[in-house]
Amino acid sequence: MSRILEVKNMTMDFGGLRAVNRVNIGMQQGEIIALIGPNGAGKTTFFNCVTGVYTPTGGDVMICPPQGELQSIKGAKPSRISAKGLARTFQNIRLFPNMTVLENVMIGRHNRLKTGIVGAIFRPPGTKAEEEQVLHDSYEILKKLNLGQYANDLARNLPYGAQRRLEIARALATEPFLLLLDEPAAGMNPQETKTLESLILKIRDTEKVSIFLIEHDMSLVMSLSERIYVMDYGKMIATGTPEEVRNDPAVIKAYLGEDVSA
Ligand SMILES: Nc1ncnc2c1ncn2[C@@H]1O[C@H](COP(=O)(O)OP(=O)(O)OP(=O)(O)O)[C@@H](O)[C@H]1O
Repeated sequence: MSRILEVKNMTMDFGGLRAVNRVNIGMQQGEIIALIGPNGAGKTTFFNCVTGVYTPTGGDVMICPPQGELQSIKGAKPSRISAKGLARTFQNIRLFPNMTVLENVMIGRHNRLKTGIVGAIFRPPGTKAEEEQVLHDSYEILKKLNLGQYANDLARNLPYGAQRRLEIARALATEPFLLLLDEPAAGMNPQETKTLESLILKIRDTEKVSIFLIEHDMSLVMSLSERIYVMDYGKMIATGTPEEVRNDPAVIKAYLGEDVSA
């Protein structure tokens, strides 16, 4: 297995608040890992620093795409990072509600197009073929996420769990090697969470995409993750297998707010 992500001593300060404090996280190709921690621990800020929403105030973010070379992406724009093969979803659903389900995925696919704005206006011969390919690929992605029957519905009319799956479909349309999911099960009912769980496994196994998730649903985290990182107040307080993390006194203390190991 090869290393695809290496975050070294990442620090993020907001004025006097250190939201992420010298965090180190590494990831191998094909892994499913999770970042957990109480509210305000710094998890989303960490994702924002990896995906270019913020430039970390300290440390570095290195990636090594499966067919690429080791490189730093610290300070790169989100669109550039996405083009390099890192895709993400957000804690709050960010779909285009008045566009169809298929159009939402086509937008995700857009950054794989060779034709730029000039092509879109003057429509040289290759443009039409490329557009048809985008349409075809987007529909295939929808089918993989069990969303084919909704293709022509407006995104806002989808059931909640399907909207969350659509966010994942749009992220997958960019052909990532690493997918970062920020609380994908938030607001889902148990049945939707179960569907999500098998979907995440399917994406990893059939699409060969590595998965990094932030999640509060502990049963989902424990059953999916090969390794878990635990943050509290910006610091990494534990790392290990689900079994190791579950029994770690520092983790129990962070969640319960008291020292149960005493
Ligand atoms: N843009 C910002 N400006 C100032 N402070 C921020 C900013 N973004 C996050 N913070 C602060 O950084 C800390 C970490 O927040 P973050 O959202 O990363 O936590 P989290 O672990 O994702 O929490 P949750 O599980 O509730 O989503 C919090 O104290 C938060 O208020």
